[in-house]
Amino acid sequence: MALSTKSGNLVNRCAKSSARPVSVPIAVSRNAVKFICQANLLGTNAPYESVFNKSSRHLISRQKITARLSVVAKSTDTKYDYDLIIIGCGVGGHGAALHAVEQGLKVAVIEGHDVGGTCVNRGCVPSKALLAASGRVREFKNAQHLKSLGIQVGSVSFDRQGIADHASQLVQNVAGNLQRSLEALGVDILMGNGKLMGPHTVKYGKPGRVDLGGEVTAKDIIIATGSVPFVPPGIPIDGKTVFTSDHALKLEWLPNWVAIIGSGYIGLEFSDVYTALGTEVTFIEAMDNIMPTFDREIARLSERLLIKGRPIDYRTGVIATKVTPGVPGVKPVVIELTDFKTKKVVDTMEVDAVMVATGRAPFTTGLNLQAVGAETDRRGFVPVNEKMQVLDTKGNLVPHVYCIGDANGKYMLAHAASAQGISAVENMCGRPHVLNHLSVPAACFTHPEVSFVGVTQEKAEELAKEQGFPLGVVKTSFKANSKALAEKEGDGLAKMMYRKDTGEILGVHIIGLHAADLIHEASNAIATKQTVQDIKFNVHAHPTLSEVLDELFKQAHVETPVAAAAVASKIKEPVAA
Ligand SMILES: Cc1cc2nc3c(=O)[nH]c(=O)nc-3n(C[C@H](O)[C@H](O)[C@H](O)COP(=O)(O)OP(=O)(O)OC[C@H]3O[C@@H](n4cnc5c(N)ncnc54)[C@H](O)[C@@H]3O)c2cc1C
Ligand SMILES: NC(=O)c1ccc[n+]([C@@H]2O[C@H](COP(=O)([O-])OP(=O)(O)OC[C@H]3O[C@@H](n4cnc5c(N)ncnc54)[C@H](O)[C@@H]3O)[C@@H](O)[C@H]2O)c1
Repeated sequence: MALSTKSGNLVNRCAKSSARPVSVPIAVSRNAVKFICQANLLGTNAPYESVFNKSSRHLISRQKITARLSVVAKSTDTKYDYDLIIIGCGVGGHGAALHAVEQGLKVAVIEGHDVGGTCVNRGCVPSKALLAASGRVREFKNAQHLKSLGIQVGSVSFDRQGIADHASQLVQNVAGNLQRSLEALGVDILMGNGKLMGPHTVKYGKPGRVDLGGEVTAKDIIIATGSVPFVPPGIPIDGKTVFTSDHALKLEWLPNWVAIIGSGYIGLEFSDVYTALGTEVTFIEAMDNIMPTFDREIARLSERLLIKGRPIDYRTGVIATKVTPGVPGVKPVVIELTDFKTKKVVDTMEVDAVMVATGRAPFTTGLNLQAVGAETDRRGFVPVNEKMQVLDTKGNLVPHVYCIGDANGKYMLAHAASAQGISAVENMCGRPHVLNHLSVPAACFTHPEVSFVGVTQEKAEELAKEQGFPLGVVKTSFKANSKALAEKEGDGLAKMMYRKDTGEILGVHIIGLHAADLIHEASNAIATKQTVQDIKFNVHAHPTLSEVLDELFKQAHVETPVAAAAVASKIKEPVAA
């Protein structure tokens, strides 16, 4: 059953009145709708079942559920054990499972390692905990900034293990919540590695012994097996002096000097953590610029705000071709550097530790894609079309098999994985859906944060040239924002690229305080196809950082008579109302 606006309100009411989190609504009669509410606020852990009148929204009854919550929905097709099996229970698999249950599907997830996958256990969640704690240390140590606010603090110290514990406890909490949210909805969690046996059949069991495990069938299958760190050849990972984010997140020690290979998201976020806690950083980047995937102007400003003024330097245009691990505090790690273009060895470096942050590789080992006539592409990703349907070796659709998240390589972000999961479920339910990846925001949680949605200025200029449309570029500074100035955080910039003929928003980039939160007004505008003519009429509370975007939208001007008419009608609207 789809979650209507009315039942959406009921969800909130159910959550407020008794317990949370709340299950999807289940229609029990024409006028009544039932919710299952976990972990009630009165202190017991027993779930409650609350029935509300659909139109009056009054609570009709509430009773404690003593039996284990059984499967909420029955498989609609008796030929199969489930409507949907999801292989891999990271955020992608989890998002797909929640949406599938909401559609009334009977769902099982098969998880080979840990529920929550990379994001919860070895990615977004622990890294943001480290960034939160180390960010505070940076702030308290910044005597000049504090003094400008009239504050003085004594010496600032931190407990490395305490910060590491904060991250690991957060992981446990979030992973536990994620697992319980599935159980409460009646999703079966089958532990083991999944192996495709055909378009409707999956075997699961211990790695290497999957064939001896269980077998389940479903009408549809989603592959959501995620990714693992990519380590270039010649770099042996010892987990102590040469490591990836998997090890670094445990914060087992703080080297005096770390070389980070790769200046992408992981490299930048860890440089923020390390330098706040007193470690010096050298980036080794293959491309000619650091942060090569960022909008150039934003990358230049990021360099000023996130690199210069911190104990960070960098080598660009070089790759680490050979790394020899060391012994902490005894023997340094030796890195051989090779020019990326000429392939000639140009230098060697000795550092205390090396962190490898050179991207992630899809994890599809043991999936047995051949069973559905498919195979991974050159880089190991599972090929899919825009509806997340898997394509076979000839480029034809494999009916009933989908792949979402890092494993398909379309956009390696947590929220992209779960949005793709929702999209795949919509498609299998017969409602064609295509996720607009250009509306998916991204953020780097450094201090200050960097965020963006859509294309870079370089790409927008290319598109404008190719397609012959006039391009508008507008910018606003955090320096003109009262809230940012009150915080003494005036460093930052927002910029937007848009079509001057239609008002279509092509890309928005922000660097500055809370940039990761601010980007959503722009990403939602792109997703809902709001133009600059529409969005400039939105009202923003004063004084807030959101006014940085308000200013940005108000600066944009469209050029055509059609657009001018649209603006005029917008202005008339409130008068008529
Ligand atoms: C350090 C770090 C920080 C990050 N920070 C952010 C961030 O701030 N924001 C953001 O959006 N993204 C972030 N990411 C990226 C984000 O973690 C991934 O994009 C996201 O986890 C992808 O989700 P997924 O569901 O596709 O895969 P995963 O989360 O990798 O989950 C896949 C799951 O499938 C399981 N699996 C694999 N093969 C099988 C099999 N055959 N059978 C059964 N189970 C299997 C795995 O055990 C795993 O649990 C970060 C990543 C890292 C490494
Ligand atoms: N805040 C977030 O959303 C967040 C945080 C961390 C990770 N992630 C996700 O995790 C994924 C992996 O992050 P990442 O930072 O490892 O990858 P990335 O793709 O963001 O950056 C990798 C960098 O390494 C460089 N590189 C690659 N091979 C190299 C080599 N041999 N020598 C030197 N440099 C080399 C690349 O040019 C690039 O700049 C990303 O796709 C990202 O989407 C997201």
